[in-house]
Amino acid sequence: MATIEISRLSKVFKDAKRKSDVVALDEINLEVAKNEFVCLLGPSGCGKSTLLNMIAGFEKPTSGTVTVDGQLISAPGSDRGVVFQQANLMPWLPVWENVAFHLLLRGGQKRERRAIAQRYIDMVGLTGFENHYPSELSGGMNQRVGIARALLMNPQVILMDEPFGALDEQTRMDMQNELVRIWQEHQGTIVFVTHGIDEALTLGTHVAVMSARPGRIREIIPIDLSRPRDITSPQFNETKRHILDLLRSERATQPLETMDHQ
Ligand SMILES: Nc1ncnc2c1ncn2[C@@H]1O[C@H](COP(=O)(O)OP(=O)(O)OP(=O)(O)O)[C@@H](O)[C@H]1O
Repeated sequence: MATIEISRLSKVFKDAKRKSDVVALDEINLEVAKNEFVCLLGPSGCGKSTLLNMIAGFEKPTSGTVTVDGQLISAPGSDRGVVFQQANLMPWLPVWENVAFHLLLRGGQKRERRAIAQRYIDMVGLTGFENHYPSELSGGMNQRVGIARALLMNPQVILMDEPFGALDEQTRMDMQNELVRIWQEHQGTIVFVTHGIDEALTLGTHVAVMSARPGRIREIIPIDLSRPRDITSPQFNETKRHILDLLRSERATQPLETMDHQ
């Protein structure tokens, strides 16, 4: 059974102020199997974040369903860890307490929380920074804290919305390598939203290319390139060309549109 099953999922945002509706997603079908790393790629505004938010349970579908391990999703849950572009850390808490934040909410003992947090701090390469505060860390390190916090819940699925979008190029590449290492060592199912074709091709077992709004899945491309991925290889660039063609044809044929209120 697929870990994530998305069936005929549509989302229409009502815009009462402008008396128009925005069709963000239109009858999306997507299956993500256990341990797959699926990158959602598509033009700006095509509904990537909306789709991710519905898997997370932050948004409700207008029609259609999302299930994770057979359970219908209608709200956020600890089976799904979410990482955003900004780590959204608590500035008054040191690294280890940010990582262990969910355990605090559950009422765990301090010594136990500290020991569990350490495992995930080590996992994301922040050993030695346990007692630093977020303001004392770089953007990439803060994102590592956010990833450790999501991993600590041991979720079935990790949902990532452009988590490296605000980082400089070198840090982004380091973080991509780190994420692949963590995913390979610890397994897990990841859905990762990105604008970057190189990023999608560097990370994913599959790239789901979405059409311009209203968002649909245009093509799901399995990426059978060996790791670490060589972004200069002919095979990498052949797949990149194919994706570029898909995205270019989207821009040429699909104007941004809204639907008038009935
Ligand atoms: N809460 C909301 N209310 C109204 N419209 C919304 C809301 N959230 C998203 N939209 C609209 O839905 C469409 C899809 O937005 P979404 O953020 O999912 O796209 P995206 O592909 O993630 O965009 P980007 O790549 O630019 O971040 C956009 O037209 C957006 O304006």
